[in-house]
Amino acid sequence: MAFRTMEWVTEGPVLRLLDQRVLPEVVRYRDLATAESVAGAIRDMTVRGAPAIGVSAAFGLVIAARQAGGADLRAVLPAADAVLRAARPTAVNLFWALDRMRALWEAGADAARLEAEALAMEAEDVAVNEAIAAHARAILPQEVTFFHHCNTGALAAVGVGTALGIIRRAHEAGHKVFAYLDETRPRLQGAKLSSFELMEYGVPHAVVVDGASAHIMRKRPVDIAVVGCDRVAANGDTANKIGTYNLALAAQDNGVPFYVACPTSTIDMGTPTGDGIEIEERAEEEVLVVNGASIAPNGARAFNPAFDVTPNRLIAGLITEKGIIRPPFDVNLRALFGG
Ligand SMILES: CSC[C@@H](O)[C@@H](O)C(=O)COP(=O)(O)O
Repeated sequence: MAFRTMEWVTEGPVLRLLDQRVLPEVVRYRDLATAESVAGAIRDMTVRGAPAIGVSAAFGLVIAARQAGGADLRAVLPAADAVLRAARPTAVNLFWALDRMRALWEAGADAARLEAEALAMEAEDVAVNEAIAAHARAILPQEVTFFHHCNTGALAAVGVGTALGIIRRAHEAGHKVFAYLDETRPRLQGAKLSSFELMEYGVPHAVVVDGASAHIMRKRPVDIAVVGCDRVAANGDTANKIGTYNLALAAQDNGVPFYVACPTSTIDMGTPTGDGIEIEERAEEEVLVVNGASIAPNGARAFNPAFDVTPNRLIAGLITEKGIIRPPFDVNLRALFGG
């Protein structure tokens, strides 16, 4: 692979992040040397995608721990923990990763132990991504046309990613693959990032405007819609990039099975339904300005929710590293988590 989403440089220590704000035109990296700058890079979307955000935050905390000198980490880390938690609200992986680190530092772990934990999370993500892709193979025909939203590939994770990882691995395993990629307004993760990845892997695809999905599913054969997610509630309602709900509705109306691919770390059993998921609202400029050019009249206002919630009734299954979870999600997720 010609790019690497993140790299931990222990000698710094720094977290080296591929700057996803300037892809695909420019491939450049940023070295972050403080927990605050890692939080800033999550907020400004230098790094994005739920699994990548979680692992980045864990490394941000390690940086703070390493810089603490001999100080008691229980006194030093709450500030770094708070700044990282405040970076973005919707992807539960951020909180999952920081909770996992906090359990250690509250119990007296030192910086070396925290670094080992962050590195373990990084390695786990690679394995989890592969397991998701392997489970998905069981439901894919030999010749398969996908619909996909946002970017859920290697740029959004440490390994091959979730939904886009399924598409990539199916292609590599010899399936005859074609993928329609929603461009994913306003930040165009589909056009800029998913297309960049699939070009890299040689996977045939077409970028389409977000509003085209229902029409395409009606007029052309589409076998499966598969997306990633930022948080799954205990009843299976799923938050993902804005426009996912529309895609799920289009899929249902056209008899296309709609799947959500995610690590189990994205399932939030503490949130009973999708109504409890906080939806990030981002700057109006993301809607009004595209690649530096204004696309609306001077003074026009915008509203920019970054995610939506797809109701569980529209979802055929959750493709996780532990297998495919089917409806009824409340019952089957409780069983999965031993509740
Ligand atoms: C494997 S990534 C899953 C999700 O995080 C992805 O679908 C998504 O919505 C990303 O949103 P982003 O705002 O780009 O962080």
